[in-house]
Amino acid sequence: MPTTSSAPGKVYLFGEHAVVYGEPAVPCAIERRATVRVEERDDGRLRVSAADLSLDGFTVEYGADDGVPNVDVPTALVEAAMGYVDAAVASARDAADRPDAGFDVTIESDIPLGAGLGSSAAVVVAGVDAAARELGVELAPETVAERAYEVEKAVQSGEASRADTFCSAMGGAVRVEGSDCRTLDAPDLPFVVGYDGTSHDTGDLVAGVRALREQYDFARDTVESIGDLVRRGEDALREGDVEELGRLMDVDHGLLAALGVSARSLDEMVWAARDGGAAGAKLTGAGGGGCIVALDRDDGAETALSLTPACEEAFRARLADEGVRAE
Ligand SMILES: Nc1ncnc2c1ncn2[C@@H]1O[C@H](COP(=O)(O)OP(=O)(O)OP(=O)(O)O)[C@@H](O)[C@H]1O
Ligand SMILES: C[C@@](O)(CCO)CC(=O)[O-]
Ligand SMILES: [Mg+2]
Repeated sequence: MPTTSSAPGKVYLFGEHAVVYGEPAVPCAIERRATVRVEERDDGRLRVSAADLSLDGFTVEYGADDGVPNVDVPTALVEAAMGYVDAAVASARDAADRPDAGFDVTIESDIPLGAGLGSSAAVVVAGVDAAARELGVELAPETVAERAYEVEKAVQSGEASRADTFCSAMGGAVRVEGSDCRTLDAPDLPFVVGYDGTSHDTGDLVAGVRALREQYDFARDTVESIGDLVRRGEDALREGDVEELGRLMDVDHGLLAALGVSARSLDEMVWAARDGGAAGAKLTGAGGGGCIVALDRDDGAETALSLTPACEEAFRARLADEGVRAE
């Protein structure tokens, strides 16, 4: 019998990148989910079928004996796409003490890939949960979050925060500062997302910020300033002060741009959203291309984004109360 789990993507109200260096961040889960179906197979092989919005659906099959993917798409693309899934499956085997378990894995996701909405975290969280349950082990969402964090850290060359994975596992708005992870009471904020249709590699962007931080004191200061801004933002969130949240999002976008992780398309979408009346707008996630998030109370920003050439798709994103769940 196959086992299926799903987990949500996220937008960052604020704090991405700085959270990697121990500053606080507040990501919010959104109602776009990745669904992973897992069925144990008795030959020890791993077969992955991934249907995705920006990669054509593909299937990869390989076993411990050869390790060679058998597919028709370029190897680099497959390797990039498979890293997170492979490591998620390995984590579930470890949780169940079944190092040789083989699986058929099928992934369906309505989270654009590599676009700042946490597709990697959602796939890993749902994958660890489903594969562990398929092997008879129920993991608490906090445990799934911690295992998924270890996976993201390994795949992103040793650099990741717990923010994306904790948010995806727990749902709702969360606050992450180092290993201190909490869920927050938050109103359903009027998020609108603008997506430029491109993708990024989170590991590369994180490495770029690290290099800048090592070279320039101003980059260290910028990371600390993002932390200060997040602490101010927490007060505004508690008070439901959308105007103040928006102002702080605008500043956060400027600080992220100073760290080199914005892009022309992201800046254009941010300005379109502001011109359309958003309370504030910023890139979300790793940056470099992908998505922006704005606070839009009256649909003006969504309309402005949909009329902006840099924006391929604009959509509302409701807060997802539920994190990882069995389907
Ligand atoms: N539907 C999917 N099927 C298979 N793998 C996926 C899928 N969605 C995401 N992934 C994995 O996640 C990777 C993208 O992760 P990455 O961290 O670069 O971007 P993101 O998580 O979407 O954005 P961010 O980390 O900025 O929020 C893909 O290369 C792939 O390995
Ligand atoms: C850029 C980053 O802060 C968020 C990516 O969604 C990386 C991380 O926290 O692991
Ligand atoms: Mg990611």
